[in-house]
Amino acid sequence: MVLSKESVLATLKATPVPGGGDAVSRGLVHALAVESGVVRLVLEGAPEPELVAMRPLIEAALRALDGVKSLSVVIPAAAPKGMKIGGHPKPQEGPVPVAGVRHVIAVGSGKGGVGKSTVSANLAVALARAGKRVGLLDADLYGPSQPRMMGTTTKPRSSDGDRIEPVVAHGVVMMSLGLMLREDEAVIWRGPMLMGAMQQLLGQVRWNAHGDLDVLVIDLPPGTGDIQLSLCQKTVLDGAVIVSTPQDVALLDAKKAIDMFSRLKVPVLGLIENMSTYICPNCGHEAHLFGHGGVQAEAGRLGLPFLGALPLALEVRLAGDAGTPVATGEGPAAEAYAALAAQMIAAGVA
Ligand SMILES: Nc1ncnc2c1ncn2[C@@H]1O[C@H](COP(=O)(O)OP(=O)(O)OP(=O)(O)O)[C@@H](O)[C@H]1O
Repeated sequence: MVLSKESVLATLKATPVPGGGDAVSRGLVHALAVESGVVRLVLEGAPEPELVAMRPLIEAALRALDGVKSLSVVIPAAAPKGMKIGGHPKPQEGPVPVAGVRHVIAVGSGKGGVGKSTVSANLAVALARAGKRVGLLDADLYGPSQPRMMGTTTKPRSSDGDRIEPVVAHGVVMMSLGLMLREDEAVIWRGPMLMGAMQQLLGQVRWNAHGDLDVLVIDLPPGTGDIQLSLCQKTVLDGAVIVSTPQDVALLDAKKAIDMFSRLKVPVLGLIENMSTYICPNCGHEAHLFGHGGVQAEAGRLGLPFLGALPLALEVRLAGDAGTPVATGEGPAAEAYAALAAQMIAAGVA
């Protein structure tokens, strides 16, 4: 039989699943796509343990079909039972502290892709390695990348439908909207919904579930939008660190982010130069692909602390993709993060 949607559905119908019947007749198969030997589907509509139990049976039956080159059977993550994330924000007077957290640091950037999420994850891990109790909030609601960087897909739970239990990865207590969404699910929210979600992620997550936190690192989205505004106006922050590459265009945008934080009366704790020096792993030659020293010079001009330069290194990218931040290991990049963490601790903000 030629591989097609019909042949996949026929196979699924002939595959009995836990809980009785088959997945198609029970209406559990969604978003089925069959294209050039690639079969994708989403299993949804039964209790999660049942879906998890039936997935291997379904995978085995489909793999046995002629022409199947790759297969993806996704069980979507869900918000904790009885809880909806991303409603309109509740009225709140002035900025409030995050319960059970001593210091809150936002990590921002003007431009996307400069390594803000990488820096947030590694800084959190380095602070934890330095003995601090650390939380990491992925506030990049449109493009949450911390589940991948921190290597977790554990779903946050709620025992009472009100408080959300964070997850723990590499010794860091963390929370990301990405843990509650399907991997390919887009967040299509307007400003108020984003603000409501931020309020929930800060106020409803039990950040001190494993003891009070010394510091909560918040990975912001790039730019100067609703999420940043909402965070700065509603939460007591110790300050923000700005990540930039040495490139002029990134620096220009970084200055806008700095301007936003100053106008919102959030202290800028300093600037970090990411993707600084590149050392060729083969010959040891040092190159500066995005320029060098630009961020330090800019920090000097603005009268802000320069917190350090982080190397551009393949291991940083590979470690991020593998879900084990480079700061968990040894070597120059891990050392650079340890130095950054030590500096933040010495400055009394972590
Ligand atoms: N110092 C580095 N060396 C090598 N690769 C890096 C470095 N920093 C970041 N990267 C890689 O660059 C890419 C972008 O990094 P990251 O996602 O952290 O940026 P971002 O500023 O958070 O992006 P976004 O705007 O999407 O939120 C990732 O693939 C990451 O692994």
